[in-house]
Amino acid sequence: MTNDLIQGDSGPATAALVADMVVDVADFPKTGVLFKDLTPLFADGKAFRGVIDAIVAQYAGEFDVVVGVEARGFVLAAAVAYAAGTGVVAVRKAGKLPRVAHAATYSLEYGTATLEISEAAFTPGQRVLVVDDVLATGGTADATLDLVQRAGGILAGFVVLIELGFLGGRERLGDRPVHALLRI
Ligand SMILES: O=P(O)(O)OC[C@H]1O[C@H](OP(=O)(O)OP(=O)(O)O)[C@H](O)[C@@H]1O
Ligand SMILES: Nc1ncnc2[nH]cnc12
Repeated sequence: MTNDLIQGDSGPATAALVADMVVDVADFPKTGVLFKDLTPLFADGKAFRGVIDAIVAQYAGEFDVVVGVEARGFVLAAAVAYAAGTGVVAVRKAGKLPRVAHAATYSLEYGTATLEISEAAFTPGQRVLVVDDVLATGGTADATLDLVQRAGGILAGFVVLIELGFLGGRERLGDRPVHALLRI
């Protein structure tokens, strides 16, 4: 694929890095879903460092804590937080956190779920960068950004490796900022 056909908010080289490492899996986890499998990118040291460095560079100095969305978002959020020297907060699927402050039920491309955030998530005034692997319908992101706001966090940005633009996630998030390394 030539670089000028690959678009993303961190430039064509970063978009190409993601595009080269993602594997499409048909009919997973349900018939009709084209699943974007990013585990090969996670498993490749150079590519993984490349996407983490691109995220940190984009938001340098603009966040105090990173939120990761269970489960794939955890992999990215922890690495971004470590590279930036911040802490990391886990937004978890229902029933996993011992001290739940807020919960949000939502639908995603292939199901429904409930996400929860802890009482201990943020200190007052903290600027929060939310990280996930894929933005599809935006149900997960909408619920997560809502939880961040309800827990008192100030949204610094929402970043994903891949945005599936044809599913309308960005529109669903309204004026909340979305940064996608690769847009499909
Ligand atoms: O935009 P949406 O339609 O809401 O879909 C995007 C979400 O779907 C996936 O998570 P999933 O719930 O499959 O969890 P996992 O990371 O545990 O596999 C992905 O990691 C995003 O969080
Ligand atoms: N098509 C897809 N591929 C990977 N993760 C997803 N989450 C929601 N839709 C997805």
